Amino acid sequence: MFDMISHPFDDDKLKEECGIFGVWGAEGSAALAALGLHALQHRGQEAAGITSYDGKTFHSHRAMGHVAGNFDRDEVIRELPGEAAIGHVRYSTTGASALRNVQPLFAELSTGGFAVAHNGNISNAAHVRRELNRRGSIFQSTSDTEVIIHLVATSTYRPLLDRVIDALKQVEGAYSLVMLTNEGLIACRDPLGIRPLVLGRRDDAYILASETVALDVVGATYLRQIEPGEMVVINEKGLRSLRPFQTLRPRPCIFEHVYFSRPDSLLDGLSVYQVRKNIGAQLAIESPVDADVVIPVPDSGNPAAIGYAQQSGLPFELGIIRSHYVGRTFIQPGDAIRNLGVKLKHNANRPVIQGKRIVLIDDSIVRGTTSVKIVQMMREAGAAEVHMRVASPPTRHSCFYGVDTPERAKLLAAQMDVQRMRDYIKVDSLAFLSINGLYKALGEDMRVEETPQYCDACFTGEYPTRLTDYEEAAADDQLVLLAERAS
Ligand SMILES: O=P(O)(O)OC[C@H]1O[C@H](OP(=O)(O)OP(=O)(O)O)[C@H](O)[C@@H]1O
Ligand SMILES: NC(=O)CC[C@H](N)C(=O)O
Ligand code: SF4
Ligand SMILES: [Mg+2]
Repeated sequence: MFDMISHPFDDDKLKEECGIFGVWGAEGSAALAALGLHALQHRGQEAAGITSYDGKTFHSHRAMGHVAGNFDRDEVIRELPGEAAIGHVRYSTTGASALRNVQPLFAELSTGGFAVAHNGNISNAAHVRRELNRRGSIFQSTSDTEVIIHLVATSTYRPLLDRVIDALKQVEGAYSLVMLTNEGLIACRDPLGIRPLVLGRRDDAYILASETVALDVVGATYLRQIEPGEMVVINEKGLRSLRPFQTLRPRPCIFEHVYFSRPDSLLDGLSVYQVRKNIGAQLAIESPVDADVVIPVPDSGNPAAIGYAQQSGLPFELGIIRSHYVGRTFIQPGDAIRNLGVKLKHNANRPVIQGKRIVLIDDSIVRGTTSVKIVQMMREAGAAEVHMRVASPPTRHSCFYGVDTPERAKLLAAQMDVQRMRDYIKVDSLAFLSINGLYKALGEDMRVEETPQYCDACFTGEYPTRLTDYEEAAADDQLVLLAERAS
């Protein structure tokens, strides 16, 4: 059966985003890409792919599943020769989780081979696709990313770089991209820089990656981030930086700091780990509790809990142990499996909990599945009181920029106020970090209301770009509703 073009809003799975990696000028580029992608595995666990270029021919291997298991065999790496490669780990946001949507996507264009790996989500992809279809484009996938290839293919400009720029000027939303072509490795961040992308150096090679942790793993030195709206072209002549888009005030995703990025990465020059500790400290200032012990909900709650404990002076204990053999619960499809997943994943460390008044720290509450289970587990382990402190503001809105949040109706904080959430999760008290507290933890004085420094739409509902597909779908629904009422 063919998969439908899905939209983040239609989907009840909450997935994360993607990781991208690029290398130019290194022997064994595919092996480096495999290592880099392995370090980015937390960003996408549905599928992985690598495309290499040996100066004449492009070679691709794409598969469903993890990097290890697909790219840990010599015979696979041997079939990806060349000194240049790009790679991708995927959580789908538009288009089903199926092999034909696995990236890098590749096409033979009039200019030569063109491979692209994308982190983000194009918020007018369906609109652009309809237009391209009308003009005769034949799509091979249902992924939003493919519109970029068709826009490059059908551009009226001749030079490849101009075609790419022309294509990107027609898309809206979030895109960090690495593109492998016969003219070099092209990388780019959307004008708002919603998704991250960093540049590194390893001997004579240039490396691009979603996060600095991938540079560490391949032994590269971090040079700098690719700036919002910047495009770099890397080839035998070296690295050239271009600013092809209208300059806008950057709006990087604030949730990268809260949850997505690995704590050992640097984001915009800031240590993710340190920011998460600052968040915890800020939370302790805003919402102190009279309790005996601070317990993180591992893994993502750990740094914030350390910050909370240090600020409050309460002891920090590992009261919940996380199995290393279960992936992120976000990704499990279907509520029944997801519920089981939470149980499999966490277990109470009873001696630390029994008879204690505990403060649980988690980074976020999305559906509430994790919190409900964990609190029940803490009570069963004999906790005297269970207080919960959340290291982000309530998640009330869906993301359209590369994070596959569930429809709004499934976001706990979209349905209930904090008081009702407290009763639902069955905690003695519940508090969330304030939005200004989050900005403070990032080193800002406060959120600048007229021109916010970050994208924080999942907390505030203020989306920094147009959402053409969403608006058109909503208008269609409205028409159907009106027609139904009229009939
Ligand atoms: O309210 P929910 O819908 O349950 O989602 C929120 C939970 O999901 C995430 O953790 P996850 O288990 O995905 O990954 P982690 O191990 O990296 O913390 C997040 O850190 C919360 O713990
Ligand atoms: N999460 C992402 O960044 C996904 C990239 C792209 N939108 C896809 O669905 O493949
Ligand atoms: S809506 Fe939230 S998760 Fe999505 S890009 Fe903005 S801050 Fe990040
Ligand atoms: Mg978690």
